[in-house]
Amino acid sequence: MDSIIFKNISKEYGDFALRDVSFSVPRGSIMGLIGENGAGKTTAIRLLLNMIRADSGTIEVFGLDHAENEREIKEQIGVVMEEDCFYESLKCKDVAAILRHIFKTWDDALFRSFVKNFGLPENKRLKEFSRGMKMKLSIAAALSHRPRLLVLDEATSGLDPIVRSEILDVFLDFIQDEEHSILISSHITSDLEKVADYITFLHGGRVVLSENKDKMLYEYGILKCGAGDFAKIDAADIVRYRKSAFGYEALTADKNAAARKYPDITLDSAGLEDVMLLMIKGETK
Ligand SMILES: Nc1ncnc2c1ncn2[C@@H]1O[C@H](COP(=O)(O)OP(=O)(O)OP(=O)(O)O)[C@@H](O)[C@H]1O
Repeated sequence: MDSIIFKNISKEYGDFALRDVSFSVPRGSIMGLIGENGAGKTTAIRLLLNMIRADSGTIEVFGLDHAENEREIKEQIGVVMEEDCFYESLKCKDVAAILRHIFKTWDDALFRSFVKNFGLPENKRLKEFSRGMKMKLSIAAALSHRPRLLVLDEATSGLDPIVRSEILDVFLDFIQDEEHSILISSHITSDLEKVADYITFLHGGRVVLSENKDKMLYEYGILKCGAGDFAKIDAADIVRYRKSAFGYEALTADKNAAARKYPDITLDSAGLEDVMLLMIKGETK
């Protein structure tokens, strides 16, 4: 069963539109949402959270229409947005005191254990917290009402590698029981390579790819060659290509077939960032 299903969602904002966006997040998995600045990731998350209304299409969360069942669904979602969401004058215990009244399932002991494990200062006010501390607090707060789904918009941006790795471990723990799921937008593709099970790639408001991450990384490859060899590659074998001062880079969606067909051309594995770059900047042959 899927935790989230976007079906043909469209939303127009004057000069920008999210068009016909469809993807789903299977239960027990982490879906990474990637795309360039302005691709529509935050818009998709706001639509999911019913902060804005779609022009057309449907969104289901836990099998329910997200707008008709908003209250019931929101009890079961933990949300972390990029912007700060708590008053600067609060301390950790004040955040708990507020959220205890909002969420029926709030778990004080769990919150305290996150505060302790994340090393958050209990006597400082939020205005004295570093960015990493604030993000950890937001994540602790989002998890302490025991949600089934965690939705994060750029939650690890601007954090150092140590803090990011601690947070990624918490995410992996969260989905361990196969009941919980995560939708996370991020520009840090290396983080998603580590933890995501699926990737949805938005470009200019459309879904370019929505795939199992391992399958994608296993199947996509980059052929690297000069003009002579590039001319010999069939257009059908190339998703997109780029020409640089060093030659051609051509993205193929079937690395193994390309290795057999073009044994003399250098073929590298493609990371998420390579796929994104070539899809956005590349041309079709
Ligand atoms: N309330 C709004 N009114 C008009 N346009 C908007 C509004 N909110 C977002 N947009 C536009 O929608 C587009 C997509 O923005 P969005 O924030 O969803 O992108 P994003 O993929 O999250 O980008 P980033 O990686 O920079 O955070 C942008 O062109 C933005 O200007």
